[in-house]
Amino acid sequence: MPIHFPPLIAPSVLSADFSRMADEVAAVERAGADWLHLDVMDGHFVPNLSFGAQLIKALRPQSSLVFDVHLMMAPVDPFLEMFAEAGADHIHVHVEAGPHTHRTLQQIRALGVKPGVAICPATPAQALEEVLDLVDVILVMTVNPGFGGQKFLTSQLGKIRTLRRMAEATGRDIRIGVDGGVDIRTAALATEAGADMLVAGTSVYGQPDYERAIADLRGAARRAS
Ligand SMILES: O=C(CO)[C@@H](O)[C@H](O)COP(=O)(O)O
Ligand SMILES: [Fe+2]
Repeated sequence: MPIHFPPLIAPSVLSADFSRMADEVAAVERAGADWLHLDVMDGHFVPNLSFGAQLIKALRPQSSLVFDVHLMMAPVDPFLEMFAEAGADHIHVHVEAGPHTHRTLQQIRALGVKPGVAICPATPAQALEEVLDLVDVILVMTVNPGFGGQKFLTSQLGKIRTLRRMAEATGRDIRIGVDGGVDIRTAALATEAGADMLVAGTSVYGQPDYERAIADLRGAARRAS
């Protein structure tokens, strides 16, 4: 399966104004976002707390964007149903969050949600080898998860390339998303390496004009040569 171009842009509401969340979601939808990225942090798997399924459930009727839910939680299995019921279209779980990623991904599919697997900077691409047949999206963390506004780790570009090759070898249509520190410069690097979905928190919600910010990210992305 070839890489999709241009990459999808998924603004992360972690950088939105939490006091006006429904308006912030509507604003990126009007501005041309493809997906909406929702970061759930448990204060255990990552050293920060964000929000849970209740917020996602409240936002669901307000938006027709694809809800791309990134669960930074361990354990995560007891909560999958809750996020599916809240309206997640995709659920990403971390390969580092427990020993049974295979079962977790099967459970997500059985709930009628698209499964994604997220991978931290310290974890090699090969850790995903045995679960690639179960996922629709791979989420490559280009920062250590837990916070928005961090610097993109260019050390992860080789992993994006390796995962693109591994994904293509399956013959399945697997998106490769990049999450953390994506801006106009790093969007180009990530896309050249094989990403076709870009999560963008600060580089959308931190800008005065969301439409311009999303168009600029899309424009900055370059096709792999
Ligand atoms: O999952 C995470 C952080 O753990 C991300 O989704 C961030 O929300 C991205 O924020 P920026 O790095 O784009 O500001
Ligand atoms: Fe995320």
